[in-house]
Amino acid sequence: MDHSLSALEARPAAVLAGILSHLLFFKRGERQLHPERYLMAFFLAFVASILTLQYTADFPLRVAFQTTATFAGLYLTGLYSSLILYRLLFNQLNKFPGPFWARLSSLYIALRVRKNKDFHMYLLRMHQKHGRIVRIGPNDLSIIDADCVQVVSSAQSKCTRSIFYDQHLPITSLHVTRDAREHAQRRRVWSRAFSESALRGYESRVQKYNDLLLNHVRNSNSKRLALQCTPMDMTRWFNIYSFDVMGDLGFGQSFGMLEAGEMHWAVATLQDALTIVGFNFPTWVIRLLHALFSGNEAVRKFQGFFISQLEHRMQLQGKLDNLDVSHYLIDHFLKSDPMVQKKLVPMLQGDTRLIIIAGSDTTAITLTHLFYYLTTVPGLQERVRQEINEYRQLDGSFSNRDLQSAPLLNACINETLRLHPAVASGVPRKTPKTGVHIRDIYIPADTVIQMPWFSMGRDPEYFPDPERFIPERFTNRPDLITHKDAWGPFSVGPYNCIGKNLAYMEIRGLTARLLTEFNVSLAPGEDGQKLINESKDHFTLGLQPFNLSFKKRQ
Ligand code: HEM
Repeated sequence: MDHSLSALEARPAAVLAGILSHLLFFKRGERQLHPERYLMAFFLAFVASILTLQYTADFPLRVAFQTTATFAGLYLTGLYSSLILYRLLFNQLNKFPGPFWARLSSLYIALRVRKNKDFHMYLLRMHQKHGRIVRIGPNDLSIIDADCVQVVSSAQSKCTRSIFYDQHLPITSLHVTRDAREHAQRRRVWSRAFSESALRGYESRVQKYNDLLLNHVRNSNSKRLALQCTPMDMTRWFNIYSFDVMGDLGFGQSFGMLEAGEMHWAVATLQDALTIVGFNFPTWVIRLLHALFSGNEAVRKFQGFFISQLEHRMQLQGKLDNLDVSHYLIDHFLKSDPMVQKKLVPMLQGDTRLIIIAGSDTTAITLTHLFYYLTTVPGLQERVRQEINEYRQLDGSFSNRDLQSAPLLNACINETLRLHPAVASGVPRKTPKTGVHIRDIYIPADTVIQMPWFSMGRDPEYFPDPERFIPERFTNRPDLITHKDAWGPFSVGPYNCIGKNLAYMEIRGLTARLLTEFNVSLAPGEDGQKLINESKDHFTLGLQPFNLSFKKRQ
C-alpha cells in the first residue's frame, strides 16, 4: 500500500478540521472551563490514530507515529492559523485601542504584570495612554467611562458575571453564582444577615476585637522606656484584626490571631494562594492548574479546615448570645427540605468561607490606607479626632449608629476608597447576545468588561485634582465629583457588596477608638511610599508593610 500518497491527499482535510474546530467550536461559547479535557482528547486521538494505522492499515509503528504527528501538526496549524487571523484581523473589538498583542491572547497581560503583579497600575497606565476604553484581551475591555456603570451593573442590565467566576468550580458561593435568578435567591438568604438589626447584633462581637487590637497597641507603648514606642506594621495588624472579626462572624470563633499575636496557618495559606491570582492568568490556565493540583495534600488540608470549622459552628447554632452572619445561613439550611439540604451543602460551605474571604482583607486594606492619610495629610487626624469626640459616650465608647453621622470620618473613608478601592481593577462582566451601547458606542456580544475603580477614581474629569486627598468631595464640595457613578468601590447593582455596612461599622469603630486613645504618626524611616506605589493586585490589593507609631494621648 502506498502510505505516503493517501496521507498526502488527506493533509488539507487535517488543516480544514483545525480551522472548523476553531470556527464552529472554540470560537463559540465559553470553552475555557476544561482545558484538561481537550488535552486528554487530543492525546487519546493521537494514540488511537497510531493504533488504527498500525493494526488496520498495516503501518509500521514508526511510520504510524510519524504520520499521526504530521496530521496532528497540520490540525493544530489550521486551528491556530484560524484563531490568530481572526483575533488579529477580524474581531469586532479591534476598533478599540490598546496594546496590539493583547488582541492575540490574554496571556499578554499576564506577561506584562508577571513581575510586579500590579494589574491595577498597568490598567491606569493603559487608560492614560489610550483613553477611557482599552482593549486588554481577545474578548476583553477595560472601561473607565462612568456612563458605562449603569449599563453594565444596574439591576436592569442584561450583562452577567463572566467566566472568571467559574475558575474554582465545583467550589461555589454567593459570590461566584453566575445565574442571575439563582444569585437573587441566594442573596435573599444573605440579606437577613445584613439587615440593620442584624448589624446591631454584631456590634458587641466586633467591639471585642477592637479591645484586643488596642491592647497590642498599648503594649507597643510600654515596651520601651521613656517616650518611645515600638512601631507596628499596620498592614499586618489590620489584617489580623479583620480576619479575627470575620472568623468570629463566620464560624462563631476567631482565628485567635489577636490573642496569639501571629498569623493562623489557614489565613497564611489563603493569602499565599492569592499570589497566583496576581499573575492575572486567563481562566483556562487557572483551570489547568486546578486540574493538576486539586488533589494536592495542602489544598485538601486547607479545605478540610474550613469544613470542620463549619461543622463546629453548626453545633453552636441556637446557643449564641449574639448572632453572627452564619446564623442566618445555617438557619435557612436547617429549615430547608432534606432533599434541598443535600444540594445546599456545597453552597453553605462556600458561603461561610466567603464571609471570611470577602470581609477580611477588603476591610484591612481600607483601614491601612485610611491611616496613611490620617498620618500624612497635615491636620487631618486632629480634625477627625475633634469630630469623633462629639460622638463619644459617657463610658468612652462609640456606637456605630452615632458614628454613621460623623461627616468628616465617613468622608475620609469614602475618599480613601476612591483612591484605594480594595477590588482595584473592578469585576468582570459579560455583555449579552445583543451587545450593549455606551451612548453611541457599541460593545459587541460576549465581551468581558471590567471597570477598574482605581483608574476611574483618578480621572481628572470626574474628580478634579484627583491625586489630592480631599474628603470634602463627599461633604461640602460636591462639585469635586462631577459624575456620581464614577465612585463604586463596593460595586454596583444586584451583585454589589452585601457587607458594605458591616465594613463601615468596623472601620469607623476601630478608627474612633485608636484616634481617641493615641496620637498616630509614621514610624521612623516610614514614608508610606511602598504602601502607595508597590501594592500587588490579586483581585483584592496585597499591601506592603506600613509602620506606624502610636503614642498614648494624655
Ligand atoms: C471596605 C471593605 C469592602 C470592600 C471595598 C468590598 C468590596 C466588594 C466588591 C467590589 C464586591 C463585588 C465583587 C464581585 O462582584 O466580584 C463585593 C462583594 C461582596 N462582598 Fe464586599 N467589600 C468589603 C467588605 C465586605 C465585608 C465586611 C463583607 C462581609 C462578609 C463583604 C461581603 C461581600 C460579599 C458576600 C460579596 C458578594 C456579593 C454577591 O455576590 O452578591 N464585603 N465586595
